[in-house]
Amino acid sequence: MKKGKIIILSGPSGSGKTTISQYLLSKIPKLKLSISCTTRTIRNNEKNGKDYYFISTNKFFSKIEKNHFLEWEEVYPNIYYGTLKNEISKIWNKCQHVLFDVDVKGGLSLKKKYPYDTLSIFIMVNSLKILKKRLFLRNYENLSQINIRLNKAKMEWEYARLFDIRLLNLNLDQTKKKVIKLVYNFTKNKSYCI
Ligand SMILES: Nc1ncnc2c1ncn2[C@@H]1O[C@H](COP(=O)(O)OP(=O)(O)OP(=O)(O)O)[C@@H](O)[C@H]1O
Ligand SMILES: Nc1nc2c(ncn2[C@@H]2O[C@H](COP(=O)(O)O)[C@@H](O)[C@H]2O)c(=O)[nH]1
Repeated sequence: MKKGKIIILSGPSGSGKTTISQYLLSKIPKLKLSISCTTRTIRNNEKNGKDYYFISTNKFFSKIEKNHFLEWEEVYPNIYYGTLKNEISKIWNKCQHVLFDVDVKGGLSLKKKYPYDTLSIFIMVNSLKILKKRLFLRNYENLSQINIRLNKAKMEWEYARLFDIRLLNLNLDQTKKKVIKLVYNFTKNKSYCI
């Protein structure tokens, strides 16, 4: 199989992974998002097959049984997310690089599976207060769902040191400059496609 590189973005909910992913995808044409499966309900601004493959819990479990996932997690209670094996092969076969936007456990298990040619980036902020404010302003979740995400963030911070890079996302323009430099330098090597 042809092989591009792998960029993993992980970090607490609200840290800015999706915002940063979209920016990177718009700037680096050879970088493609690995579209995950999820059982959560679709949001108004999302498109099935572009942001996620939105599937039922039954279908998700049947994919687990058929061994279709590289990794999967119950990221929030009764809400499942999984990386499809054929996403990565589809992208690599076109000689492109794969971008993963996955939770912290998923990010670490992907890095373990693909230790070489993989850059894992932990997107962080320096207080729960900032995360809370961002999640409120984003207005996708209710208070109890936001609290679940904030509680999980406390645990996720413990894993930040296991990532190749920790990127503090406070000023978005500065973050964009840093992240594009990192990813561009990591993917620019011409011999990536073997
Ligand atoms: N540096 C920043 N300063 C202020 N707001 C930001 C910054 N980065 C992202 N945001 C905003 O914070 C909110 C959360 O960002 P985003 O949805 O990208 O987070 P996420 O890490 O992908 O969350 P989730 O894991 O829940 O999908 C969004 O409304 C986004 O516009
Ligand atoms: N382990 C995995 N985590 C994933 C995958 N796809 C997305 N995610 C993460 O789930 C949360 C939820 O995000 P939201 O879209 O519901 O706000 C976030 O941390 C994503 O990074 C996956 O395939 N595997």
